[in-house]
Amino acid sequence: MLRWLTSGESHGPALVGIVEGVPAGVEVVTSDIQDALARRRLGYGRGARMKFEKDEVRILAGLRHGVSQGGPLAIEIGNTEWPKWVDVMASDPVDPALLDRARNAPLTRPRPGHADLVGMRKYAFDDARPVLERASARETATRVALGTVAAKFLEQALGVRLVSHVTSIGPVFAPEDAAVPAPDDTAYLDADPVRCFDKDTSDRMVEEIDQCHKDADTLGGVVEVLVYGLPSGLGSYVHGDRRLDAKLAAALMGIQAIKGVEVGDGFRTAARRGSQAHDEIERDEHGKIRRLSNRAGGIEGGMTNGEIVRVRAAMKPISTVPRALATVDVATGEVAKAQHQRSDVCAVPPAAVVAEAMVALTIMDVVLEKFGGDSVGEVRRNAQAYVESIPELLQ
Ligand SMILES: Cc1cc2nc3c(=O)[nH]c(=O)nc-3n(C[C@H](O)[C@H](O)[C@H](O)COP(=O)(O)O)c2cc1C
Ligand SMILES: C=C(O[C@@H]1CC(C(=O)O)=C[C@@H](OP(=O)(O)O)[C@H]1O)C(=O)O
Repeated sequence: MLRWLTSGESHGPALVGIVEGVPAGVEVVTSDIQDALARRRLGYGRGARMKFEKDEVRILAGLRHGVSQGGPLAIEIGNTEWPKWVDVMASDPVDPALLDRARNAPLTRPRPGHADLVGMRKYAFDDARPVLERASARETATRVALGTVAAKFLEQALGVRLVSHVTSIGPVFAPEDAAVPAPDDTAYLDADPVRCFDKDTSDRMVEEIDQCHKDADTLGGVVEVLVYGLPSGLGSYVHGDRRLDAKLAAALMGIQAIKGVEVGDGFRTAARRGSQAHDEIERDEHGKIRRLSNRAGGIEGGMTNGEIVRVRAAMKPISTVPRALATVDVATGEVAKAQHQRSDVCAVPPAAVVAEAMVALTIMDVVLEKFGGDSVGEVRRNAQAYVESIPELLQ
């Protein structure tokens, strides 16, 4: 079983992630995590903070000489914004005279769409500061760090690789028949301003972000993650909470601002007739079973079916809208405009990288559930033995 937790505030000294259940023998080094975090910072439409803040990675535990040892991995990501927030976000009590008045001013004009209002009610705060500090998607840096460990494990144990891309931003959609990226296309996608695999769509997405920026507004969109090389039989149909599609949906919905998840053709399949919805089975020239299509997105009965796993997540537009939305000042009861200092116009490209990390962690969990193993070698042997044990006519 894989367990993981993140801790940390958006403007605190650091974020910390812990992952437990990683077998011994996974090769991963600090620069792998730094590279993944750099990919999460990419994307046209992100706000000022992405330009000046750096992710300072320190692996605190679980690795020795670049190899996992079987114990929990602890990864720290330092916030270089911290010096500005030392007093406002101090863990210990601070002399009020030392506090920067402006920076520490209570935030009482909750933003529609963010966690501010309900967080204040729920945790009994008269200031939205503590709510937004933890609700912020700054936390997704930790998920990407932990997801890097999962992706390394999957590649080294099973040759499984992932890729993520953006299929729509606001009203701009990649064509339904656009080419689908493979893991080797990751460098291309990292270089594209909006992580889109279709050049013409990418250009139109950039125009849409520019226009939205001019209009002092924000955008959402849809990301897709593809997992290549999975054996069939991960996850299970025997109970709802063991279904891989359910686990993937929960993992993706757990990302800030994700409001919908689609497995394979998802909602589009609901509009089709059965004859056009499923993936017919045939034998290839070597006598092996293959599918004529992959509308199911590689999952049937809550289990991988041996095809490419394909999941999408829909992100709502950023809730800190520059053309601030109507709210109420909860300190005075007066009608007000929602608090706004700075924000991303569009964070769909980084959300794709975060989704990739969440899918990697989820797939690692079901791989360990099926194959067990305390070392990478043991997982690999168990997986091979399982694949070889499948009767020829079922292969
Ligand atoms: C990568 C990423 C970056 C984000 N950047 C911002 C931002 O700059 N400003 C903002 O208001 N929301 C941003 N969000 C969205 C908020 O975190 C999100 O709307 C908030 O947590 C409430 O979402 P929820 O209703 O899904 O919980 C971002 C989300 C992600 C995934
Ligand atoms: C810092 C990150 O994202 C932040 C996520 C976020 C939010 O409300 O979710 C709001 C913004 O922070 P701030 O309000 O301080 O400008 C983003 O920059 C990051 O992704 O590393």
